[in-house]
Amino acid sequence: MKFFKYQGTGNDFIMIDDREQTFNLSKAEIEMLCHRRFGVGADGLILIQDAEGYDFRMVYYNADGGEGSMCGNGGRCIVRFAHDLGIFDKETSFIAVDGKHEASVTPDLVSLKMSDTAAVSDKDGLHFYDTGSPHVIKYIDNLDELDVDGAGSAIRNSEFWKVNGGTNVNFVEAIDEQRIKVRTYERGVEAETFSCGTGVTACVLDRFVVAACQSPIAIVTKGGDLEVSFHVNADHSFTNIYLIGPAKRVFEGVLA
Ligand SMILES: N[C@H](CCC[C@H](N)C(=O)O)C(=O)O
Repeated sequence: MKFFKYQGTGNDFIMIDDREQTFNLSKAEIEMLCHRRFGVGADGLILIQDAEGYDFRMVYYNADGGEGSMCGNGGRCIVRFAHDLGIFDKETSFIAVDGKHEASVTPDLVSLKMSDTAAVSDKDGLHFYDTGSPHVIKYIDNLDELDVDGAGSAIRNSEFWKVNGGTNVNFVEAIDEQRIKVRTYERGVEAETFSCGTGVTACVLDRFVVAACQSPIAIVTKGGDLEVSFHVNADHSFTNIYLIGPAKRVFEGVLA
């Protein structure tokens, strides 16, 4: 089976053209392929499939082989993949687990419209957003020095989240009014990744909530820079959310 490897700000994915719907790997096999010693190595595996009424469908598996909720960076990567396959020219619309997405590309960037997001809620003492995937936010001084795997897994595996489906955990440090630094512990990878698209989106929305910061806001991640723009509604929900950043093909190969 042929595969491609894509990355968006260091969040990396095995990408498979499944428009013929022949993909039939088990959860354990997907986990092995994503393993950085036994497989290709990736934070997730993504299938592109045909979908009636859309340019394509995105099917996303986390590195543990389980089907995940929405992945923002994976969404940007599959848009680049669809463009590389010649499925669209400048603008596209596709369907993912959290509904319809629109996107556009330039040679360097992919702009992805994210799902509308409800107003902030409080979950176990932390600000929570569902931006397509569940995210909590914690502000940290000296973010570079934080043990993200330790601090993230403590929250992710807490009594509260054990019985509430789990969450991704974002650690945020404000650089100034319009810029933040973010590190994310990802559910399903069960470790820090270099960047998380739905995660940085949640962090940007929270900057509006806690500090009235205005759209757009730039994000520095371990894997590079992203930008999120948004609109706030009277009921404090968010619409017209766009995640913008690079997404690139790294290599292609054939699975043994
Ligand atoms: N890396 C992804 C998030 C994946 C969410 C996944 N870890 C889950 O909660 O199922 C992103 O760029 O948005």
